[in-house]
Amino acid sequence: MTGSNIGSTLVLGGARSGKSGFAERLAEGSLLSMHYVATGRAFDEEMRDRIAHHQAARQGKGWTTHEEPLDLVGLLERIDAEERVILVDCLTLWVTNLMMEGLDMAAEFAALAAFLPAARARLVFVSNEVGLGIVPENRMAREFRDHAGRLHQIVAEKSAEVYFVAAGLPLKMKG
Ligand SMILES: Nc1nc2c(ncn2[C@@H]2O[C@H](COP(=O)(O)OP(=O)(O)OP(=O)(O)O)[C@@H](O)[C@H]2O)c(=O)[nH]1
Repeated sequence: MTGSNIGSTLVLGGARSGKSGFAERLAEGSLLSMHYVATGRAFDEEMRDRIAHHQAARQGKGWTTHEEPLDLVGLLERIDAEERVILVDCLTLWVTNLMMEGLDMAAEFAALAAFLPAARARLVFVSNEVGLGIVPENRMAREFRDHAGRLHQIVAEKSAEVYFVAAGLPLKMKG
């Protein structure tokens, strides 16, 4: 087995599955200093409202928020520290942002894979499981689904725990 950071957790689930809330509770239960990394970008009013709602829900609980749509690995390297839990919400939005900018997906995924075993913080990654439906007609959607699936395999392999959340219920798949 390759290096596996004992502190990493991957939380997969569909839209509104309760995956973010579950991941936040995992982080809050760790009693470590909590850092929230948002990869999402507010490109319309509805998304701004969602983000404001999430920010309000974290208010007063001791979270430090970082917003980084592209250089996720660079940010993780900068904020990595032993006494921290870092929640990344979410990997699929990161994949979307990388694709939109035409960046090298394989290189970005390799950089994340290289970072994980050496990380000192406890890491919790949230991501959308987007591969369960029918094959999308649109080529870009198919590429997105494939990139997300590849990234999930990489992160799951390097993580100590993996959960799948549906209807608010976590199913432990690894660890
Ligand atoms: N930019 C930014 N985005 C945030 C912040 N807080 C949360 N988000 C984004 O909000 C997204 C999650 O929002 P939702 O669409 O409501 O969640 P969901 O994934 O459909 O639902 P669940 O499965 O229940 O988590 C995450 O992917 C984050 O990137 C923040 O402070 N700043």
